[in-house]
This record gives sequence, C-alpha cells and structure tokens, in this order.
Amino acid sequence: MKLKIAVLSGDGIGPEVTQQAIKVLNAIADKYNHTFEYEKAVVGAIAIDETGNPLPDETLKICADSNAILFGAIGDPKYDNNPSAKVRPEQGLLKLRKSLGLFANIRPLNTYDSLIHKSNLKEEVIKGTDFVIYRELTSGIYFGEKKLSEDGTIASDLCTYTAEEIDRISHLAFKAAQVRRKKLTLVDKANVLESSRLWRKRVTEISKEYSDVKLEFLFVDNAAMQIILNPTQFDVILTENMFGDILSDEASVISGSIGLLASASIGKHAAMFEPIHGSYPQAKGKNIANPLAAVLSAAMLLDHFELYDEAENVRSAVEKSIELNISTPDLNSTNHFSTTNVGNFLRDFILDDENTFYNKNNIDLGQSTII
Ligand SMILES: NC(=O)C1=CN([C@@H]2O[C@H](COP(=O)(O)OP(=O)(O)OC[C@H]3O[C@@H](n4cnc5c(N)ncnc54)[C@H](O)[C@@H]3O)[C@@H](O)[C@H]2O)C=CC1
Ligand SMILES: CC(C)CC(=O)C(=O)O
Ligand SMILES: [Mg+2]
Repeated sequence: MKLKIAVLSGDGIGPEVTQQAIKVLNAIADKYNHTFEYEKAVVGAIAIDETGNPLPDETLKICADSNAILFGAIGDPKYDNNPSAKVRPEQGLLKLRKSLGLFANIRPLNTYDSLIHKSNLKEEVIKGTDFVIYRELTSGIYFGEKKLSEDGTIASDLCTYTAEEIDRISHLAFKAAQVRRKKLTLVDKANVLESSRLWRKRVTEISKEYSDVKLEFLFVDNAAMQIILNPTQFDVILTENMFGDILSDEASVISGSIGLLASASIGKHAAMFEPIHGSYPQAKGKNIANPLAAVLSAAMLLDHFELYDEAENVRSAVEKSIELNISTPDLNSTNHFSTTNVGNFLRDFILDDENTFYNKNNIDLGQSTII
C-alpha cells in the first residue's frame, strides 16, 4: 500500500516521540512492502515562531492532500504562563480538528500484565481493564463563543451541541460497542446542563437502533470516581469534548503512564493519529519522553487502513519492550532507556527479534544498563 502521511510533530517532546513513530512505520513498510511517504509541516508554538500563525494555510493544505496525519503535541510554557496571549499554540490544534472535521476522538485504554504490579492503583482493581473512550472532538465548550468583559473581570465560554454533532459520534460509539462487549456508558452532567440533556435524549433515541448494546448513563463526577474504583465495568464510554479530555488523562493512570495512551481522530474525509498527552515541556530535548503513545497512535493509523497484521506487529513490539523493561523513566525508574533507544528496540524487533537490539548495543540480557 502507498500512503501519503502528513507529519505535524509540533512542540516540546512532539518531535522526539513522532520520530520514533516514523521509525516504526518505516520498519513496517520495509517488512510488509509498503510505501509510506512523509511530508512535514509546522503547527503550534513552532508555527507561531515561524509564521505568526499556529496553523498556517500551507500546513492545512499538506494535511488535506494526505491520506493521514501523524500529530505529535503542541504547547509551550511561554503561552501557558501568559493568559493574555491572543495567539496560542492550542488554537492550531483546535482549528486543525475543526477544519478537517475530525469529530470523533477514539482513545483506547488497557493494562499490560508486566506493568500492573507497578501501578499506583491496586492490581486486583485494574487487572483486565479494557475500555475505549469516544470523545466528541469538534464542538462543545472548547469551540463555543468566548467573551471577556472590557474591564477584564468577567469571562465566559459557551458550550453548544447540535443533535447532528451528537448523533454522528454516537453511531460510531454504538458500532464499536457492538463488536466489543456490547455496553455503552454515556457520561454527562444531565442533572445540571441543558447540553447534556440533549445528549441523553439523542443517545437514548439512537440506542433503539442498537438493541444488542446495553446503554448506561453516568454523571461525569461519578464517572471520574468509578474509573478509578472499578475500571473493568466499562466497555465503551461516550462523552462530550471536555469531559473526554479530562477523563482520559485520569484513566491513563490505570495503564501506568500517559505516555502509553494513543488516539485516532476521525472525520468523514480525514484521519489524524495523536498521543493523548501534551508537549511535556519539562522533558523537551532530554530524550526521556515515552514514545509508545505516539507509536501506538501509528498502530491505529495502520488499523485505519486495514493493515491489521502490521498494526498487531507494532503492538507486539510495544508489549515486548514493556515486558523486557526497555522503557523510558515513567515506566522504569531505575535502569531506563532513552526515547531513541525504545524506538530502536521496536524497529529491531519488528525487522528481526529482540536479540538484534541487544547485540547492536552490546547489552547482556538481564544486565542493568542505562542507555
Ligand atoms: N494534544 C496536545 O497537543 C496537547 C497539548 N497540551 C499542551 O501541552 C503543554 C503541557 O501541558 P501539561 O498539562 O503539562 O500536559 P502534558 O501531557 O504535556 O504533561 C503532563 C505530565 O504527563 C507526563 N507525560 C506527558 N507525556 C509524557 C510522555 N510522552 N512520557 C512520559 N511522561 C509523559 C509528564 O509527567 C508530564 O509532566 C501545554 O502547553 C498544554 O496546553 C496538553 C494536552 C494535549
Ligand atoms: C490542548 C487541547 C487543545 C486539547 C487536549 O488537551 C487534548 O486533546 O487532549
Ligand atoms: Mg488533553
């Protein structure tokens, strides 16, 4: 297969982790005889520095002309610490999602046997967790009208949803539940918010078309608690933009690190693959960020083009790296490996086996080595 992939690595650790995802995609292309062509484009703080615009037209054009987009992360402390900045990196990402119509953000979450004992949460609580969050991505409060009074003392952000916006992602989420464990939990705040009541009404209506799927409702405050107390109860979680953003960061604690959580942002005519984490500026340039979220997002890209064996190969390599503790410091506090070397391991494992990596780097199995 031939694919044109736009690469928007962005800010902070974005370029470091995206580089490993490309390394892995290149190994897959070599092994399975595919051609992946990459075209780089700027977004976020780096784009503001270069052009004054967090999403230059040229970037949008490159994305629109590609089969898929590989996205790293955006954000920089110089904007985070300046609430008055009018032009911000995050606007680039939001505009990109909106312009390409990427209305569904799919965030899978599972545990790894070799990490469970390291979790901050009890093994018996998290073992077997396997759910996916369907987060609405192009509407809600992140896209509503923003107002600041002239004297700067009153601010507001409007949360709006239309029936159409709710319906299109709901159908995707129900379809996902049908091929999973047939349970869908709508997370909202329908006891308070009018927009949430519309979600409940539409989703209840749509559920009649998916009678094999059990529909449950949960208020978001309770959902935040249940995700930690009893995460195995969930199969598909469907929710609006901001709730999905927040709950998925919380849920990443179950897996062991936010550096493991991948996502696919899907629209009618475009698809983007992005880790759920941000630009982790404290780690920029240190070669310590976990690249697995970016790599697993690349696996979701392969799935999207029905390259299922290839995607499975990437996931096996990731599992092997975790099992062998070839991991960055977020997962391996003692003998950690660099971002680059985790990527090298995955590449070597895909193209050959784990021994290649050990031999190339002169590592004895079981030896304590930091590289
Ligand atoms: N999709 C995106 O591009 C997103 C961008 N942001 C932006 O990123 C910047 C930093 O925001 P934060 O709230 O600090 O969120 P963040 O996700 O960048 O980092 C939060 C914490 O998560 C951990 N972490 C994140 N990525 C990791 C990785 N790959 N490996 C290991 N540990 C990792 C680190 O402990 C870090 O301190 C801000 O400018 C924010 O606006 C935040 C979230 C999403
Ligand atoms: C930085 C925001 C625009 C989005 C975000 O936090 C996310 O998509 O996870
Ligand atoms: Mg987020």
